[in-house]
Amino acid sequence: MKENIISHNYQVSKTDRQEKNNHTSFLIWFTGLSGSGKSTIANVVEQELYKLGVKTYTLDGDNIRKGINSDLTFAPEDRTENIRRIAEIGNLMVDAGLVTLAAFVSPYKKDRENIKNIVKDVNFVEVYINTSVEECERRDVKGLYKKARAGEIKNMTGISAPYEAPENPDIEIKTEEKTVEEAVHDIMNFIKPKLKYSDE
Ligand SMILES: Nc1ncnc2c1ncn2[C@@H]1O[C@H](COP(=O)(O)OS(=O)(=O)O)[C@@H](OP(=O)(O)O)[C@H]1O
Ligand SMILES: Nc1ncnc2c1ncn2[C@@H]1O[C@H](COP(=O)(O)OP(=O)(O)O)[C@@H](O)[C@H]1O
Repeated sequence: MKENIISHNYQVSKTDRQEKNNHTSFLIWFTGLSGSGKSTIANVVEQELYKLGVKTYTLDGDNIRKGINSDLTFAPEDRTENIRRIAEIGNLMVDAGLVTLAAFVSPYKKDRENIKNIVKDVNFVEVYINTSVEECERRDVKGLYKKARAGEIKNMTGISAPYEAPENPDIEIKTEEKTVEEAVHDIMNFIKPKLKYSDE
């Protein structure tokens, strides 16, 4: 029962960890269609952060949907639970002092709003990887669009399930107009000032 869970007061705080790392910690959330470029861009952003000496970790389908969330499908209520658990994990990682990257389709606005409630607005950077479904289908990196068109996959985002685009993302990247390098440059420009730790 939740009311019987009483918090212990740990002496090493998030602030202590940030001070030791000499950078702040926050969650960079990439949302967009399958094949839009979330993983490709997140991967290079993480490399750039690594070069700066920033402690990072990336959450994506490989380490989440194959592991802790392997019980979840792509039905709307399971996607909601998928995103909720990832936000909770992201919150722990931010508390641990890491700049955490998360790359998930996360198609529902209310689920993305809930991430902000879990990690708090100030710790959350929303990056909308805006690629048209036509382009994602043309890329069809994993052959999923072909399967969805053939009726072999139900609930395919962009084809038979909705994608609710963010209205006010912190950063929007149109990958049909920008290279990966340009996208990473824009994202780094936004997050670099946020990394500065100050104990004032
Ligand atoms: N029905 C359906 N719709 C969308 N995506 C599908 C589907 N079935 C499997 N996949 C593959 O699973 C990846 C999306 O998982 P996510 O956890 O990011 O989805 S969600 O946020 O819960 O909507 C997604 O990975 P990415 O291509 O990296 O986005 C797909 O490869
Ligand atoms: N400007 C771009 N930004 C990101 N990816 C791009 C771009 N142009 C082409 N691509 C290609 O699109 C594909 C995106 O796949 P991926 O990163 O796996 O998408 P997601 O993680 O959103 O499913 C990759 O093959 C990548 O090389």
